Amino acid sequence: MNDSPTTSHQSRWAIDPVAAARMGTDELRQNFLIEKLFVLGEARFTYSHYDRMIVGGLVPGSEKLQLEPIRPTGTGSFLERRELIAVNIGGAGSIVADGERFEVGTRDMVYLGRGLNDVSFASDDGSAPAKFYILSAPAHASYPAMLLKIDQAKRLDLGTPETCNKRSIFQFIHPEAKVRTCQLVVGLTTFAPGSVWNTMPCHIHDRRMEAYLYFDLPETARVFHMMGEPSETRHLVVANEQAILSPGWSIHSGVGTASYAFIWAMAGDNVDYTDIDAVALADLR
Ligand SMILES: O=C[C@H](O)[C@@H](O)CC(=O)C(=O)O
Ligand SMILES: [Zn+2]
Repeated sequence: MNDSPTTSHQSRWAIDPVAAARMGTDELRQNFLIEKLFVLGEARFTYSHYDRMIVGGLVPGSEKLQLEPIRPTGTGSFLERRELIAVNIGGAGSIVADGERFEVGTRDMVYLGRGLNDVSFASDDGSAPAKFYILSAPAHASYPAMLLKIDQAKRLDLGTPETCNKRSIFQFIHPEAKVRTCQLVVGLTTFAPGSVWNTMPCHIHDRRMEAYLYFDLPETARVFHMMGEPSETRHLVVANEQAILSPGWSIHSGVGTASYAFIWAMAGDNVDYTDIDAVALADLR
């Protein structure tokens, strides 16, 4: 649905695990996969009813793009009652929020707190546009806007080459970080050469939903993303720059046919990254 000439949204309802288990491929994809986020000159949002997380893509061309409200929030401005994190997966760009300017390089992110009103996104070079991946959740407090560079993130090295899951998790929001958020916990995961499995062994966390954006994957390659309750798994075949929605009851793990990176983001009842329920491989069905 169009909210303005450059802004549009779609809604995704919350699905329970019994209904999801009965779905075929197309229905699973319609509910849990977001196929097209990044379109030049457009802001495209998906309003999810899991924790009311909004997932979107915003690609400014030669002209800047304004952050405009979408119908499902019922508010006069996008951030009236929400917070937002924008991660740049494209060329260099900038964000101006109520007069404060942030230069946003590739893989940098910007936190924007509740109540900011006039927010615009721009690309330094319209022929190598910035691609802002947007995550937004309802917020109960207003925290300061901040630029978060990848080298300021907390790095967690996990996995081994033998199990093809050697990877680095960059946590942008963590207890010692300067940035404060109400609900959002966001980070980026990259792989050692030859490693292709993310989040395996896997986990669930019913108090927080999660969204993944797979990117830096060759156009012909795919990620097989695992979802479903641990006792009832399904998969989604995901292409470059597509996102998935993971309900609290679902595992979220993937294996690539080539190398890739991904951005993970959570919203829900707490911001404790370590509050997860590990799933034993022997319990997966
Ligand atoms: O709850 C945390 C998230 O699922 C991700 O941080 C997992 C991840 O990046 C990985 O293991 O590769
Ligand atoms: Zn998780």
